[in-house]
Amino acid sequence: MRVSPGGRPATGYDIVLQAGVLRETAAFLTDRLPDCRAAVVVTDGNLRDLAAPLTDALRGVGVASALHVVEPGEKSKSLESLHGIYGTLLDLKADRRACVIAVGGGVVGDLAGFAAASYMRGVSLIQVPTSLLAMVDSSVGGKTGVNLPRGKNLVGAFHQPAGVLVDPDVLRTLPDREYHGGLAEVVKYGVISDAAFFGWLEENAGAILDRDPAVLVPLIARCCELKAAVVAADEFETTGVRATLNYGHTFAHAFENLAGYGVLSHGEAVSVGMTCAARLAVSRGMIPPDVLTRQTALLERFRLPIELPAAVEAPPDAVLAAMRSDKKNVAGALRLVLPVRLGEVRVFADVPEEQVTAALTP
Ligand SMILES: NC(=O)c1ccc[n+]([C@@H]2O[C@H](COP(=O)([O-])OP(=O)(O)OC[C@H]3O[C@@H](n4cnc5c(N)ncnc54)[C@H](O)[C@@H]3O)[C@@H](O)[C@H]2O)c1
Ligand SMILES: O=C(O)C(=O)C[C@@H](O)[C@H](O)[C@H](O)COP(=O)(O)O
Ligand SMILES: [Zn+2]
Repeated sequence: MRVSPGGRPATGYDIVLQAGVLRETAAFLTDRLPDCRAAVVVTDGNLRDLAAPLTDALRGVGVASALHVVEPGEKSKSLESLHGIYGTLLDLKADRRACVIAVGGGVVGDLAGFAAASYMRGVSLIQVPTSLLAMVDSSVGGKTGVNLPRGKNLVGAFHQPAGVLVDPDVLRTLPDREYHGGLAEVVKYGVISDAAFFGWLEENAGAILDRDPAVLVPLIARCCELKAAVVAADEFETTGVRATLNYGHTFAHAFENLAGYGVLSHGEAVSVGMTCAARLAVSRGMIPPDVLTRQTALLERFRLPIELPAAVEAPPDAVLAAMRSDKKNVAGALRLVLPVRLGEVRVFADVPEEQVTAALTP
């Protein structure tokens, strides 16, 4: 599958979705980046054994390499972790032809991606996603970055990878909670752009929960196709098309920040955020209640929360304050992505803040 950001085939890249492709990473690098002589493999502590053999394989094809391991979890998406990666790149004497290879979930992908975007003003990046969320969403499309204490993803860059290698076999070891979190972004694609896919998810929910490869591979492929189409239409989120991928996220990022990074997974926060967004759309008469009911039923089937856990303190004023630092906002006014029917969302800039806070609870 090919991604052509901004509709420019010349700067496009492949998503290779194939069992075992993780072991082909070094060969992929030499094929796509023949001038590269140094590569840093970034991963987290849970994935060290999966990522480590890659450094030997790279040396085997004449590429100097180092393994850089960060602590697992959202707290690693920080400026401090970024400095660590720069240090490893410098120790390796990496020049501008170097490559950063992200082997991990969305945290590693976003962090390593931003290191690649910024080191020496930009070196190559290969994404090797290992969580479901990273396979269906974060590894594709070039959004990279880190969190600040005051908000999610507030520092970053658009930096497209040279390729994305998706090996569905590695999902065998992904913990259930993380697998379910990835399904939140999967449900998102159905609601924002593909009602038929949403229906397919409903019909195949049992097999999806069982991680049956017969459904998992087409599921990942469809999500990547849908994301690639959005990125082709609006690479830099300027026309409103790419903002559709942010459905539920204005709420979700506020929840993640208020709970403390890592308390809620991103997928869990997106699940609660999409519930608030759909509830808001119902309250404004934009969609029939049935859309909210179906979305809620599917999220619950996928073992996802539709309300914040009681332990998370998120008073309405604090949620609004956190939502005000969302990057979609213009001149201080919230811009929210809301459904207008199952399979279509639009961006709204005219939602009164009282309606937003009312949607936080059923
Ligand atoms: N750039 C984008 O477009 C984009 C899109 C969506 C989400 N994100 C970001 O992605 C992050 C969330 O990503 P995530 O849910 O993958 O979280 P994550 O990267 O923290 O991974 C979740 C956990 O699963 C473990 N793990 C990953 N793959 C594994 C495997 N195969 N086997 C065993 N354990 C494995 C990790 O070690 C980690 O503990 C958030 O920071 C979010 O903001 C970015
Ligand atoms: O790729 C995009 O565009 C997305 O919005 C995908 C989201 O799932 C993802 O969580 C993204 O990181 C959010 O971006 P942000 O611009 O709101 O930080
Ligand atoms: Zn997301």
